[in-house]
Amino acid sequence: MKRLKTAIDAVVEEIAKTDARGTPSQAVPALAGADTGQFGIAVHTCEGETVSGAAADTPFTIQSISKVFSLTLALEAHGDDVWTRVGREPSGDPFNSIVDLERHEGIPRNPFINAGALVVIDMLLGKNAGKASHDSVRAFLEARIGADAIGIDDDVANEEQSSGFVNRALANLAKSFDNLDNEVETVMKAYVEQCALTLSCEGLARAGAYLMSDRADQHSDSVAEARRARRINALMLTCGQYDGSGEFAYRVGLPAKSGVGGGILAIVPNEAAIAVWSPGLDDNGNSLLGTRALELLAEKMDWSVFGSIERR
Ligand SMILES: NC(=O)CC[C@H](N)C(=O)O
Repeated sequence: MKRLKTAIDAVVEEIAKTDARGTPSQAVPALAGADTGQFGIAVHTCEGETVSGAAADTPFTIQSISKVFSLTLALEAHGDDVWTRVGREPSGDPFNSIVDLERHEGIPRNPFINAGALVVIDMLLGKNAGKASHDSVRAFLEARIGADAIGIDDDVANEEQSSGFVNRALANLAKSFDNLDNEVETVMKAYVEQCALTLSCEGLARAGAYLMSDRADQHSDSVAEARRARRINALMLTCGQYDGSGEFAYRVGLPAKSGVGGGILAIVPNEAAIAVWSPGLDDNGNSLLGTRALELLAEKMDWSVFGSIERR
C-alpha cells in the first residue's frame, strides 16, 4: 500500500507540472468551460482499500463510462443474445460516427460507441419501455457504492437532450434497420440521463471494482460474473478509447473506458480498479491528463495486462 501511495503522489506531482492539458468537450456547454487544471485519481485495491490523490472526491459526469455498466446489466439480463444486436470490433471511427452503422445495416460495431450504447439501452428497456435504463445503471451503482456517492448533473442532461441530433440520428438509423424496439425519444432520455450521472474518482474506482474479478471482492464471487468481467475487460481494451484504443493499449496496457466528462476507469485484473479525471480531452475525446496519469501509474506499479517486467 505504501508503494501505491508513493506512486500516486508522484503521479499527482508530475501531472501538476504538465503544460498540455487538452480541451474540454465543446459539444455540451455545461462541460465546455471546465477548468483543465482539475485532476483527480483514486485506486481501489483487491484488498478493499481506496488510495487517492488530488481532487479524488470531486464529482464529474461519467458520460460514456456508463456504457460499461449498462453493458454489464444487458449481459446479465440477455447473455450472449446481446451479440446478435451489437458487434465486438473496434470501430476505427469517432465515438459518434454514423457511417459504419449504415455499412453494417444497423448493427453497431461495439457497445462502447454511441450507436452501440443506444442499442444496449434499448435492450435494457425491453420491449415497450419498462424501467428507464439510467434507473437501472443508477441502481447498479447504488448497490455497489451507496446512493450518497451518486448524483446527476441536470444541466448536462438537459443540454444533451436538446442538442443530441447525431445521437438521435444514430438511434433512428438503428430503428430503420429494425434494431431498436423502443421509441427513439425513450431511448434518448435514458441515454442522456445515464451519461449525466456524476461520481467522484473515489466512487468510480469502487464502482468498477467488480471488473477486477478478484474473488476477494464480494461482488465477483460467482464464476459467471468473473467470466463476464473478463469479457468486458477485453472490450474495454479493444474499444474503450474509441479510435485511440490501440495507442492507449500501447502506452498504458490496461483495459479502460473513457467519457467526455474527462473520467477514465481502468482495470488491473486481480489487483485494482483505477479512476482518473481531468476535463481536458485529446483529439479522440479521451482525457489527456487522465491518460498520461494512467501511463505513469501503470509504469510505476509495473501494471500491464501484457505481463510484468519486474517479476520476470
Ligand atoms: N464519449 C462520450 O463520453 C460521449 C457521451 C456523450 N454524452 C455523447 O453522447 O456524445
